[in-house]
This record gives sequence, C-alpha cells and structure tokens, in this order.
Amino acid sequence: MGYDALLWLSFGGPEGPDDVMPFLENVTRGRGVPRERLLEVAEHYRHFGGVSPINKLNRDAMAAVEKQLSAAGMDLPVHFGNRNWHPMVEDTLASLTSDGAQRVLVFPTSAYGGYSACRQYDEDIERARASVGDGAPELVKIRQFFDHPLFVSAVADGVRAAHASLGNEPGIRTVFTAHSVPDSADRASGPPSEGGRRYSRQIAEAARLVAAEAGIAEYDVVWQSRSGPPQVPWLEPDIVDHIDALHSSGVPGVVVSPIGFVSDHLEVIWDLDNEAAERAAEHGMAFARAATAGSDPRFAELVVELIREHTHGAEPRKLSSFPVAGCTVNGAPCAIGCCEPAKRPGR
Ligand SMILES: CC1=C(CCC(=O)O)c2cc3nc(cc4[nH]c(cc5[nH]c(cc1n2)c(C)c5CCC(=O)O)c(CCC(=O)O)c4C)C(CCC(=O)O)=C3C
Ligand SMILES: [Fe+2]
Repeated sequence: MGYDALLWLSFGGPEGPDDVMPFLENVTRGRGVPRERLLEVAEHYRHFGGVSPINKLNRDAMAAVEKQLSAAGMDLPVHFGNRNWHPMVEDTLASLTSDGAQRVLVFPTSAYGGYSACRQYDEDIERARASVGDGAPELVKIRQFFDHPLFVSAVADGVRAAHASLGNEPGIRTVFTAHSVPDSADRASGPPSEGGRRYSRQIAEAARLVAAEAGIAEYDVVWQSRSGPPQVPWLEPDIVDHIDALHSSGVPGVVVSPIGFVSDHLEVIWDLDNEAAERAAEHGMAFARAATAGSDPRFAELVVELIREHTHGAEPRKLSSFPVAGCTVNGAPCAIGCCEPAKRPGR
C-alpha cells in the first residue's frame, strides 16, 4: 500500500515579536527550565525581530524535496506541521484527515536518536493522532539518518568551505557541536543492550565520518545551547568554554560545524554566529561557522532516498554499523527501552 502524503515534522519557531513568549512557553511546558533562562532566550529571538529563521528554512527545504519528488514522478504532496508553533502538527493532521489521507510518511527534521531528537517527535505523532481521534491516518516515521552518505558529504563540504574561507590555514581546529541535553537523558537514550547514550554516540560517529571525508585528523565534539537549572548536569563542554580552552593551548582559530542540527536556525545563528564568534574574536582567534546540511541540494536528495526506502523498498544506505532506528508507526517507541524520556529532575 502506498502513501497519501509526506508530513514534514519540525520544531517550529516564532514568526513575530508577539509569538516569542507563547512559543517559548510551548517549548518548555513542564520541563523545569528556569524563568530567567526563558527571558534570556526571548532576548535572543527579539534580536532578530522575534522571527526565527526555522520555518522559512523548512519551507525552502520542503520546496526542494517537492521538486525532486515530481522530477522522479513520485506523487507525494508535502505538508508542514510543528511541535511548538504554527502550523501545529495537530492542525496539519486534522486537515490531512479531512482530505481523506489514510497513510502518511513522516519526516522528522532531526538526524539523531535520543529523547529530544527522536522520541519527542514520536510523542508529537501520538498527540496529533489522539487530537484527531477516530479516522486519523497511520503515521509512519522515517528513520535516523546521521550516518547516511548524503548527510555526511553535505556536512563535510560545509566544513571544507569554512576552512577555505579562513585560507586553509594550518592549525585551525575543527569543532563539531550539537544541542546539549541533560546527562541523564543521554544515558537513558537507546536500548540498554547498546549501553545507552545513543544520542552522544551517534553525534560522535557522525563527526568521525565527516572528519574522515573532509580529511581532518584532529577535531573535537562539544555541546551548545544548554538550558535547565545549573545544578543539573548536561553534556559538556560548552562551545564557548571550549573556545577559551583552545585559546589557552595556542590554537589560532576554529571552524565550528553544528552537526547536531539540519538548518541554520536560531540556536545556530545566535549561540554560534554571535556568542561563540564573539568569544573567538575576544581571543583574536579566526572563526568560521560551517553550513548545516539542510540547504544543500543533497539534503533534498537524501529525503527522497529515505522516502524510497518505504515506497520502493530501497536498501538503507549508511556508513556506520549502528542499528537503523527511529522508523516507527503511530509514535510507538523504536524498541523496548529505546529513547525513553529521561526522568527530569525538578519536575
Ligand atoms: C537535542 C535537541 C535538538 C536537536 C534535535 C531537533 O532539531 O529537534 C533541539 C533543537 C532545537 N531547539 C530549539 C529551540 C529551543 N530548545 C529549547 C530547549 C531544549 N532543547 C533541547 C534539546 C534539543 N533541541 C532540550 C533538552 C531543551 C530543554 C527543554 C526540554 O527538555 O525540552 C528551548 C527553550 C529555551 C532554552 O532553554 O533554550 C528553545 C527555544 C530549536 C528551534 C530554534 C529556532 O527557533 O530557530 C531547535 C531546532
Ligand atoms: Fe532545543
């Protein structure tokens, strides 16, 4: 049986100043993020007129995918739905249902496993189906793709271009970043038989693959955009602290590749292009931020290939030996214990 549509499932972001606080309240509801952190992040959004680039970046990427789908003669309309801001996934699914859709593929805009990057999108699927009620279509989620050759080569080209922009000077360190998560969430991610830490291990593996493709021997993997109360341990070190450490050890500059994200959304343009770049400048270090994969033509090609795994039984291409995960039906978890939400301290 075929599919009636592709649901492009993303995080969402505000599209004007009045959206900022309600958006942040949606993101952090029940998550124990301190009020001060919320107000601080609201300032980051206000710096850009209250508009996150994320929705436009998603719409552009969707248009690129639609173009490639129609060029391939595949009749699969693409619909946009978000977890935290309009168009909300509940509304998109309601309209797909009234259009008569019975089976829908879901592309979540994250390459990785773990609670925030994978399981929470399953929860969005469950919540949207529950809100539609009887007659909700079957929702089949597309797998994690952190080790797909098209993802790896798009990120690697971004890293190469960033080094070229600094004149390929020797000694410039390549630093990969991903969104920090509570250490407890990382430990709890993935099936226990794999030893947990599916999220950070996949990030490390993607970094290794990209560095190998770009011919980079020395690199680091660090974290960014930490929130949550300071007494709760999150993955470390933070990119800004890491720039201090590199400076102390005499490193003349950095190329920062946000490998944990698929687009240049607000956490990339604020936390890296602003905060990390500023710290590097204070130390007199060279700084270049590598592009994310989402705007590369290979990203649309990647999405179409992932779709074809479902519609044409295409063989999954992957460069690591990690198990294929994340491809679940109607928001079911990947496997017993896989990507379970971590118990959040202070909740
Ligand atoms: C792993 C991960 C990804 C990557 C996977 C994926 O891409 O899905 C990601 C993406 C994103 N995170 C984003 C924004 C925010 N994340 C927050 C808070 C949090 N993120 C977390 C993790 C992740 N986040 C966590 C553990 C929290 C703590 C609260 C909680 O447990 O939920 C907060 C609250 C304020 C703050 O504390 O920073 C905001 C505003 C945006 C949109 C940016 C834009 O608007 O352009 C995007 C794409
Ligand atoms: Fe986040």
